[in-house]
Amino acid sequence: MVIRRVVLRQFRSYEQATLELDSGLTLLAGPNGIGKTNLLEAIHFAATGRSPRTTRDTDLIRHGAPLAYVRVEWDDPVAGRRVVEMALHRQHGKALRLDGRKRQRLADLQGALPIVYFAPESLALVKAGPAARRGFLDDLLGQLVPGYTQLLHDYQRVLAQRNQLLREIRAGRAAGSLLAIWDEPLYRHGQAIRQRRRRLLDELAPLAAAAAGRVAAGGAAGAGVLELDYLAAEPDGRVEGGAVSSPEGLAAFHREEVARGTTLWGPQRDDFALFLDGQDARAFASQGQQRALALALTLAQVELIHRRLGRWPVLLLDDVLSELDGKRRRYLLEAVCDLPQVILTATEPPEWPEGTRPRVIPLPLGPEGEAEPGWPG
Ligand SMILES: Nc1ncnc2c1ncn2[C@@H]1O[C@H](COP(=O)(O)OP(=O)(O)OP(=O)(O)O)[C@@H](O)[C@H]1O
Repeated sequence: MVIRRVVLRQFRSYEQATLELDSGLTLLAGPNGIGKTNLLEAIHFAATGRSPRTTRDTDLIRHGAPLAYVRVEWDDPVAGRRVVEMALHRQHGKALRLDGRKRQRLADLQGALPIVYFAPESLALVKAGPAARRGFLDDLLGQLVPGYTQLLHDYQRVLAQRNQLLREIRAGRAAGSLLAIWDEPLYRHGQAIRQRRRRLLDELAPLAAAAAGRVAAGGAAGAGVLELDYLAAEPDGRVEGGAVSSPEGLAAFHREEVARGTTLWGPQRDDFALFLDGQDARAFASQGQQRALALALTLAQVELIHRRLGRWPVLLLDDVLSELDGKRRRYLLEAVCDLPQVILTATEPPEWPEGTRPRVIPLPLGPEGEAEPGWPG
């Protein structure tokens, strides 16, 4: 995949701007606060329907404007030139057009423009809490597996309603017997999510182990033999062990769930462990090793997307070069410089790998006055 053009209207700090891109390495360079991250965020938003850094979509709309608009045009090696357009209205939410056709569901974006986004927060993936690692799996599954985003959405709806009911039962406003109604969909959707996450992790593990080996061999010391293990949390605090193996099995925990007002079973409590030479890297690896593993997971993600979708994702590296020491920085650039497209941000150009011909785009971008086609109105 090669993104050719990004058009912004009222997105974050941009009133209007057009970014023209080429294949290969592109650096968006400029001082802090100039809008480098905003550009990668816009690409992420158009490709996935979400921002990588906020869950509140309206943050993306330029202050004082009623709506934001992003258009990304890219070349797909099979389908040719494609276009995604996202409009985001303060009151009416998001609207999507793909190749000029209005789409009702964001899930229609699945697999269209695969991206991998790597930012300083991604480097903390190993030492961060379980939510970050669940998010890593869910984001990847959302791009790879048709229907996964919808499945997650359905599960979250069931979970929210079940939690609401638990609190009503606790307050004496609902009968405890109603709970069983939610156990079946909770269990069914929850198991489906776990199964997909597990399968993904099984496929990712050898790629991540190989990448970790390369990161180590590339001079970014600290990697050993890497294993990934999905951890399904059980309500009694155990991991695995099958305390709950059917929807009926949830009944044993109803009393405690009512007392605590929250659901104690399910993939919203899961995690995955990274074992480095048999030791849990979440707890035992040095910070340098943890960052090397996060890098390995990202490189594995790029390969997995290629393997599953048959196309290389666009790699977005937001401000990570300054976070890495010289050896890791060199390794990362060498590892990714042959991808069809890598877009980086930094305040200063790095030392580029030999033989590459990166393009540096200085920011701020010049304003661009092209009239928009009549959408979103
Ligand atoms: N909704 C918004 N409306 C207007 N301006 C915004 C909005 N959201 C963010 N900004 C502005 O965007 C700028 C930040 O842009 P961005 O995060 O892309 O900078 P950056 O070049 O990546 O900086 P750094 O190098 O420090 O990471 C800030 O000046 C901020 O005030």
